This record gives sequence, C-alpha cells and structure tokens, in this order.
Amino acid sequence: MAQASIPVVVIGAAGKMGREVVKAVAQAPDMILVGAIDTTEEHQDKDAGELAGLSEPLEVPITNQLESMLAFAAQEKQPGVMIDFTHPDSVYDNVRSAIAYGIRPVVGTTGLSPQQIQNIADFAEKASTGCLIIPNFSIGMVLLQQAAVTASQYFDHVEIIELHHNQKADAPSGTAIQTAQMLGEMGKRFNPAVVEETEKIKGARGSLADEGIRIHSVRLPGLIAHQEVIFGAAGQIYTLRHDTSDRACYMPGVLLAIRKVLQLKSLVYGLEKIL
Ligand SMILES: NC(=O)C1=CN([C@@H]2O[C@H](COP(=O)(O)OP(=O)(O)OC[C@H]3O[C@@H](n4cnc5c(N)ncnc54)[C@H](OP(=O)(O)O)[C@@H]3O)[C@@H](O)[C@H]2O)C=CC1
Ligand SMILES: O=C(O)C1=N[C@H](C(=O)O)C[C@H](O)C1
Repeated sequence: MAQASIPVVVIGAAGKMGREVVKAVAQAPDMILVGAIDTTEEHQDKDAGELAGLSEPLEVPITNQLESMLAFAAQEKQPGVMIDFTHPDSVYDNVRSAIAYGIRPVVGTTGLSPQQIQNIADFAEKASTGCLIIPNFSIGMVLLQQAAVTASQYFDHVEIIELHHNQKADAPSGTAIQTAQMLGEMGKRFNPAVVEETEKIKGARGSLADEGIRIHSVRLPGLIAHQEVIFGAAGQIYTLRHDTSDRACYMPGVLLAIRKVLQLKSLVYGLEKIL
C-alpha cells in the first residue's frame, strides 16, 4: 500500500533557506507542502513554488497567517511537520505554536538561548511531541565536528573561526556554539593561559565560550557558511575546515529530519543524533 504523504508547513518560505526547502519538499515523493509562511510584505500571496524557482506553481500561496495554517495542517489525516528557517527573534514563539497544534517542529533557525531550548524540551516532553533542533543540516559539518571531538583528546589549545554572509543576524553561529559545546563535553578546559593578555580593541580575541574556547565571527558579502576549527600544540597546527558553496547541501539533512521527527516523542538536538 502506498505510504501517505507527510504534510509540511515551511515557515520562512520566502527566505534563502525557505525557498530551498520548498523545492526539496515539493520534489520529495513522500511529502506534500501544505503551507508556506513568511512575513515579507512583497511576497504575500505569491505561489511558494514559483518563488522558489520551480517551473510549475505548487498552488500554495505565501501567507503570514501562521496560526490558521497550523490549524489547517492539524486537520490532515497524517501528523504534520513545521520546518522553521526564520529569525532568532521569532523561532521560539513559532515552535510553541506548532507544538500547541500537535505539529512537529524541525528547527533550523539558530540563535535560541539555552533557556529557550530547555523550555522547548519541556513543552515537547509534556505534549509527547517530537521536535528537532538542528544547528547545521550538512553532513560535512557533522563529520568535521566528529573529527574535532577526536582531536580534542590530544590537543589542549583550540580556537574556532566561523565565516558567514553579512545578512546573518546572530553571532556566533549556532554551529560554532554547538561545536564548542561538543568539545567541552569531555569536561576538559581548553586554552590554559600562557601570558596575561590585554585586548587593545575590545573583542580582538573573539567571544569566549564556557569551555574556554574562543569563537571568532567573520561577516562578509560573498561568503555563504564556513567554519574552521584550529588546534595548536608545540610545533604543529591541525586545521579542520568546512565550506558550503550552495544551500542545497542542507537539503538531505532537512528531508531526513522531517521523516525522523515523526518517530520522536521529545526534543532531540543535533543532526548527528538522527543519522
Ligand atoms: N540549521 C542549518 O543548517 C541552517 C540554519 N540557518 C539559519 O536559518 C535561519 C534563516 O536563514 P536564512 O534563510 O538565511 O534567512 P533569510 O533572512 O533569508 O530568511 C528568513 C525568512 O523568514 C522570514 N521571517 C522572519 N520572521 C518570520 C516570522 N515570524 N514568520 C514568518 N516568516 C518570518 C523573513 O521575512 P522578513 O523579510 O519579513 O524578515 C525571511 O523571508 C537563520 O537563523 C540561519 O542562521 C541557515 C542555514 C542553514
Ligand atoms: O545563517 C546561516 O547561513 C547559517 N546558519 C547556521 C548557523 O548559525 O550555524 C548554519 C550554517 O552555518 C548557515
């Protein structure tokens, strides 16, 4: 018997990531786009598929009516999924609304605070609803992070440089924060001081994550998303680097997350947990 399609609502559907997701969902044989939400005024009522560059319309208009779209998706026979690529200021409320309607959130938007993530975990647990928060959907980044965790057993000194396009709202990137957390999970404190440092210009040494790891954020037009993790020891440097050249690199991870979130009953954080 043919498997019924997963109803998907994309929020941030007119944005850089949202348009890619609309295309990927439209082309996935087991999914159907039921809603395309975005607040951009100029894109209201445009067809989400045409806006994403598909040759045929999907007959799904862009709208800013999240609540009514979630209510609509909740009436589908199959459990629905909401995928969020919006803005750090709006993602928390969007996720709360989705869970309230029994729609499973898959969150790509970065910039949630630790307290907000904990609250979302509590809501999801209480509602027995699957939820995924994935700071980075690319397989290359998962591999980089795994290599970094391995290297961190042997190096005591490490710094992270993340480089992004200059339309990015949050810094440091969600991926850099997650990478530092992963390195810190062994309970090791990195970068023991060698001299007393003075910053002649505030911020010169980057931001200091809990684990003692410095994160440096570069924002320039021409970049998409890039990260280096640089380990240093006497007489050697070990550099791990990931570069994205097209946002299509995130789509296999996004489609996997949409399928996997339906099997969950609580919050799971990170693509590596569902591979
Ligand atoms: N996890 C991952 O692998 C990745 C995560 N990201 C993250 O995804 C997020 C989005 O990135 P990107 O696509 O580049 O950003 P864009 O600014 O290109 O797109 C965001 C879109 O969301 C819309 N939007 C903002 N707030 C709302 C809201 N409350 N309801 C509906 N729509 C809204 C914006 O509209 P408006 O014009 O009105 O602001 C805009 O069209 C960022 O946090 C980024 O860091 C990006 C790439 C990969
Ligand atoms: O804003 C982006 O573009 C990206 N954001 C995510 C992050 O903050 O880590 C993921 C990726 O780096 C692209």
